[in-house]
Amino acid sequence: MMEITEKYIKKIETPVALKTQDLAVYYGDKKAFAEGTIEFPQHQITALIGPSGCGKSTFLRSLNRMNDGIARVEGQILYHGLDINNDQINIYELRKHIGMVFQHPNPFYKSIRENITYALKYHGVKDQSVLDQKVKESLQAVALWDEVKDSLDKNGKQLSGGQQQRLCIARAIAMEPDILLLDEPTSGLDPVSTRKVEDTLQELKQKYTIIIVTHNMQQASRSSDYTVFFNLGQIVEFDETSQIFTAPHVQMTEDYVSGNFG
Ligand SMILES: Nc1ncnc2c1ncn2[C@@H]1O[C@H](COP(=O)(O)OP(=O)(O)OP(=O)(O)O)[C@@H](O)[C@H]1O
Repeated sequence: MMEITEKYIKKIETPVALKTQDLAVYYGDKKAFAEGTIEFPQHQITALIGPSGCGKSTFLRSLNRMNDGIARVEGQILYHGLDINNDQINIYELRKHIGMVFQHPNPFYKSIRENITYALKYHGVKDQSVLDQKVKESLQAVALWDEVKDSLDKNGKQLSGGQQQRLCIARAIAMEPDILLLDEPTSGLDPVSTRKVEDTLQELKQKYTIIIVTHNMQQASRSSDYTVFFNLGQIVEFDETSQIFTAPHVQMTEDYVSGNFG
């Protein structure tokens, strides 16, 4: 792996929701991500950007142990001071705190209502009025309630792509995670649905810390507070989004965000 010599990692002043310390990820012998030390600010949206194959998804998936059994993850992932990259951690519990939404909407082949209640029931919530309230709150939080409130028994797969993705976000937040990880959540959506998901994220950051992988530079610049630029499996720069897109410290970042890369 080529060493990148010029890097800039801003030290943040705000409370930290999650920190990685010397995180490295290997697929077999191949190092896909190296020595990432970074602090994610609480109740902010952080965008992960960089060229294809630079390790964004690998890094993101490590944060809630989605790489278990696929890759070897070294280093620490500190969540409230606890290293969650550790065999003793119950990953099902962990994922209640750090939820994930994937690139392609993947609602369960179940009703809209059951998409929201499935994990809650699994974790022991039985009271129907509590479940009903959760369905309503979660769908309201992603601005989907008004569109589906009269068809909660319809199969989630019958919704439009944009609605399905908002249902998946609602499903993730029904568990009230602290942190929401999103891997290119709008890449398959039209501009109107994309905007709705982005608006949803702006609302959600009041309560959640959001980390989002995106290829869409406009999306990163208009919806995130902080941006991490990755290249060649390393973190090159981390700063406030406004800084990254107007006056980054590292030339490689400047070249990438201005489209003069490669
Ligand atoms: N399951 C896997 N097994 C082996 N190698 C993998 C696996 N997943 C990813 N890689 C490799 O790790 C490197 C980083 O991939 P990753 O998907 O994290 O990049 P990315 O920045 O998210 O790319 P993209 O923007 O195209 O989604 C690439 O070289 C990729 O081929």
